[in-house]
Amino acid sequence: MSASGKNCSLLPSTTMVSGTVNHAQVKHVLEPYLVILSGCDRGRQFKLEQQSYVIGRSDEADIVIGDPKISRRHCVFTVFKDRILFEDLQSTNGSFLAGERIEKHWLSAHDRIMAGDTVMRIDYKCYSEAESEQALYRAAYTDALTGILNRGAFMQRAHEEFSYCKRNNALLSIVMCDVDHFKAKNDAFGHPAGDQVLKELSAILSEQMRKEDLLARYGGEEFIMMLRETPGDAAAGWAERIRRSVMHYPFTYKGQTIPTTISIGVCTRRVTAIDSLPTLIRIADDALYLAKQNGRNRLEIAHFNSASDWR
Ligand SMILES: Nc1nc2c(ncn2[C@@H]2O[C@H](COP(=O)(O)OP(=O)(O)OP(=O)(O)O)[C@@H](O)[C@H]2O)c(=O)[nH]1
Repeated sequence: MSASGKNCSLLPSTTMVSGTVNHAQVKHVLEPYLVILSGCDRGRQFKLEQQSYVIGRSDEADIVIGDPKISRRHCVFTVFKDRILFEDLQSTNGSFLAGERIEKHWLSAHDRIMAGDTVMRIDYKCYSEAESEQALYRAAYTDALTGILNRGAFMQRAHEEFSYCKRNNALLSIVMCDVDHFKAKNDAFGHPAGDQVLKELSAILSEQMRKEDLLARYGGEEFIMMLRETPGDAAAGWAERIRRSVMHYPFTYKGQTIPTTISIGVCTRRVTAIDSLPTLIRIADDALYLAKQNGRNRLEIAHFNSASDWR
């Protein structure tokens, strides 16, 4: 399809985009946001500040969507002064507008693009409106202390990924980690110091993750990670690097150093028709339990009978 609708502006007529505005007006300037309306990333929104944004499910994309039916680099939104051009990047499953597959299209105000199971739209909104929506999103899907995904949001996204791996007989790794003797740290340094350790630990984990992987706070001082299409050896090597980084990281609270280590359980599995996500998580959790039993500050890997199951 050609880039139709070329002359139609996305901006409502009341929008102030140019000229001098005073401070109060700035708050009401409408700016473009990409809003995810359905799919596993439902409720997320991204302010479009650059000139173009590649959407996809890999690290190569500017905006990573967890939907397994989206290609690694699926489509691109190019932002012009008052309108936006959509282009599909020869994605495997295509992009659709009102049920029709599209290649390139100037977006109109209410156009909804469907890619995989994800429906998205460009909305113009002012900062305060976007902020209050973001606050609702954060309350529903993220952990208040660390800002990473909460357990419910993780399970929702992980189920999507798991179904994809099952259909494609693909490799999936679950890594679970837990702070060692955390109760003793709370007792020795105080609860706020313990909170600080959890915040810094989640930041260390986040930094080490690829954009397409998942990280969540699974329980009090327990974190869970899902690594896509990662062979067992690579997942174990990655987890070991994390363990060492944590061991050497100078956790401090109000000038006091809080020596911190973690134990880790890793389970990598080529997902087959008979597997379930709770089973993989249980196996990773059992490996974590073993790491605790075997002395803590260590990694245990769940092994399967056949090497082809985890390589
Ligand atoms: N500061 C802080 N502590 C928390 C939070 N959530 C859970 N905890 C504490 O984490 C501690 C976990 O203690 P345990 O389950 O006994 O485990 P542990 O002391 O880490 O011992 P091992 O896991 O066996 O090494 C409990 O004392 C909880 O109160 C939190 O958000 N902040």
